[in-house]
Amino acid sequence: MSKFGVLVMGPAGAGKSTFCSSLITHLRNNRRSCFYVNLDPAAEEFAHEPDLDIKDLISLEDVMEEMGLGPNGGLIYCFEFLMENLDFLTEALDPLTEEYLIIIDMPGQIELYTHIPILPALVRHLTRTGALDISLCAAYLLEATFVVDRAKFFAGTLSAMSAMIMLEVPHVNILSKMDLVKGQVGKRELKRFLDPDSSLLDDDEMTAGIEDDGPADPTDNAAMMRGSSFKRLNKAVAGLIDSFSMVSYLKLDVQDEDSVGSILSYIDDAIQYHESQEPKEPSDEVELYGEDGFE
Ligand SMILES: Nc1nc2c(ncn2[C@@H]2O[C@H](COP(=O)(O)OP(=O)(O)OP(=O)(O)O)[C@@H](O)[C@H]2O)c(=O)[nH]1
Ligand SMILES: [Mg+2]
Repeated sequence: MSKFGVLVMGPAGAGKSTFCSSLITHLRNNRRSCFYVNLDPAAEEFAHEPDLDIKDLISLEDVMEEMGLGPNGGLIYCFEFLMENLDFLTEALDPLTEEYLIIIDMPGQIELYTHIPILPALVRHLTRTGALDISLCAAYLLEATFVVDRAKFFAGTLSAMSAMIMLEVPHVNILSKMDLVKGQVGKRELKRFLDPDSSLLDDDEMTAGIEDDGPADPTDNAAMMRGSSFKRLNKAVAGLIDSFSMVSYLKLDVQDEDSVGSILSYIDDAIQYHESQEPKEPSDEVELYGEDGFE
C-alpha cells in the first residue's frame, strides 16, 4: 500500500503553516482526506488542529528549560530526539491508506535545512521502501517580497537549491505571499523571478552603477552591502544557481483557492497521487442509468 505526502519547508515566517492550513481547507472542500503533522516543537497556534504533533513527544520549552539550551540548539535537540524515537511517526502514519495526503509542517530554522544531516535521514525514513514507503514531495517556500532585494532573493534561492540537492525527492519551490507584491512589481518583471537567472542582477537598481573600486571598509556594513565585492559575490551565487538550472517557482496566493489548487496539482503530479487511487464507486445518480448509459 502506497502513501503520499508533502514536506513543507522554508525559512522562518515564509508562510509554511498558513500554506498547510489553506491546503487542508482546499482538500476538505474537494472531499479529499489529509493527515496534518506538525514537526515544529515551538508552534502553539494552528488554524487546523494537527493530527500528530511533535509536542506530544517533546516540546521546545521543556528542552530549553531542562537542558539549558537556546531556541536553535533546543530545536536541533528536539529533532535528534525525534530521530531516536521514530516509532512516534511510524505508528501514526503506518495505518494511513493511499487516499490520504500527509502534510508535514516543518520549523523555519534555516540551519535545519543546510547545516546538519538530520533532514535527509528523516526523509529517508519516511520514503524508504519496506518502511513507511511514502511517495514524498518537498515544497520549499520563499516570500515573494524577497524579489524587491535581488541579493536576498538569490540567497533564498540558493537555500532552496541546497534543500533540493540534499533531500533527493521530487521538489516544488513556491513564492508565497504574492498578495504583498501585487501592484509593487509588474507581471512581466515577476515572471523573470519564476525562472531565475543571473541576468536579473544586471539591471538591479540596488547594485547598478557600482564601480570596482577595491575592497570596502569591512567595519562599515552599509558600505559593504553597496561594495563591488558584494556585487561580485552575488554574481557568483547567481551564476552557480544558473549552472544547475534546477530552481523555478510557482506562485502562491493563499487567499485564492485556485492558486492553492494549482500548487496541489503540481504536488499530485510529482508524487503520482492520482495514478494510484482506486476507482470510485459510481454515485447513485449514475446508477440510475443502465450499462449502455441510457435509462
Ligand atoms: N499577506 C500575507 N501574509 C501571510 C501569508 N502567508 C502567511 N502570512 C503571514 O506571515 C506570518 C507567518 O506565517 P506562518 O504561516 O506562521 O509562517 P511559517 O513559515 O509557518 O513561520 P514559522 O513556522 O515561524 O517559520 C503570519 O503573520 C501570517 O499571517 C500570505 O500569503 N499573505
Ligand atoms: Mg509555522
